[in-house]
Amino acid sequence: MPTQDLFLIIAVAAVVLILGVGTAFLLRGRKTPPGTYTSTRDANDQPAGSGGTAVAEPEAPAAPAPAVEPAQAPPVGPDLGVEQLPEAAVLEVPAPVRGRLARLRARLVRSNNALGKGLLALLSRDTIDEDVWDEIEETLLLADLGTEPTQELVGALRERVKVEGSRDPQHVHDMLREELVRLVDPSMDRELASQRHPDRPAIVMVVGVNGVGKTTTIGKLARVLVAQDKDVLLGAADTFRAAAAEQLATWGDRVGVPTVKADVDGADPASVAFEAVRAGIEQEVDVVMIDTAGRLQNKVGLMDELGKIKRVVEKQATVDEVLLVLDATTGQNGLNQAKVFSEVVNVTGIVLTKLDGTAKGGIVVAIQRQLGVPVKLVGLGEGPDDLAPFDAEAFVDALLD
Ligand SMILES: Nc1nc2c(ncn2[C@@H]2O[C@H](COP(=O)(O)OP(=O)(O)OP(=O)(O)O)[C@@H](O)[C@H]2O)c(=O)[nH]1
Repeated sequence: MPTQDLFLIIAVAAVVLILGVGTAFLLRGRKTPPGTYTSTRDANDQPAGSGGTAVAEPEAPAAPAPAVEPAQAPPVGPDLGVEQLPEAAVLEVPAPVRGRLARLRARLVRSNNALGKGLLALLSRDTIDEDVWDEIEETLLLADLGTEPTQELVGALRERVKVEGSRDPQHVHDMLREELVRLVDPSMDRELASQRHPDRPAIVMVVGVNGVGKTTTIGKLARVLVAQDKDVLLGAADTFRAAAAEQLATWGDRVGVPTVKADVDGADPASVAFEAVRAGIEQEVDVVMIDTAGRLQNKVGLMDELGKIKRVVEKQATVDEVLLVLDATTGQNGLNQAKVFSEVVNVTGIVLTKLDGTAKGGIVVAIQRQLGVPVKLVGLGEGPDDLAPFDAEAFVDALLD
């Protein structure tokens, strides 16, 4: 073969190689942009966003998303509208979900130090007389554990101290840990129902009174689901507070998740929820999450409206998960809310927010007992990734640290 031909072949091969490597690089990252698919899943597939003007598509990133450290992410406040976001924002990469509670345990330790340390100190006294048992009981009640679980725990500890003694600090620690874990109940199913069905997305509805952190929780949860490589769509059925839809869309934009919202203020929340589920089915996403307006549990009309939202959604798809968001700092008041909401919409999981700001970690046990519904997620701060799947053992370990 002439030398010229040989050079030509080598040059062509080099160009092909460079192009191949470059393409592979560009295709790395998330499996697909959310709401869009590289190939159609069925014959009726529509491109994302073609289902109606109400779907606010997230702004496309200007360049492939670099790994943005979540710690550098600007915090989203409740009044930060989408207009204030920089144009063509780059998508953020949410923090991994595994081990989040362990990562955030310092927050729990800080706020619930008195509970764990106090109990350990009391149980390690040389003599544990009636006064000490009274103090132990008081500590538990102050942490919002509730009367019945407190009696149960004190009863079990009394029995064990009588039989096993309380001289060895490690033994006291292990004994208390065992009894607390039993109360928090590791056997409850805390899995979030976010698995897509063969023909439709999983539907998650989020409910609760005003200001408990519903919108923030949906924003954080969208990040959790994106981190698990799920395609998510948000429905802004909180049409009561004008800024709520923008707040939700902003959370979505940050991780490339689209939001369905009303074009007009005060629209019917049930129809927004319906449209969101319709868009979710059309776009074949994995999960649709519906935000609802905060409402007091004693406002009958508003509670009826919540029931209606769920019924309307269920004309297209059953609601897989109804998450009741409770603010841990409101203590026993949360129990009343939980009861009424449960009667109206059959709550399937609790999200306990603001646990970073209260010493009343015992509310976890009280709520689960009252409702028979597990705490599935806990909010431990205002940061975008400060939401953790709840884990009974990790929680108790954090209390006793
Ligand atoms: N410290 C702390 N603050 C939180 C947490 N979760 C939410 N918040 C804050 O609680 C405030 C209210 O949050 P929102 O998400 O607007 O509450 P909402 O329930 O949607 O409010 P309405 O729509 O008015 O009912 C915001 O300032 C959040 O940053 C948490 O886990 N810890």
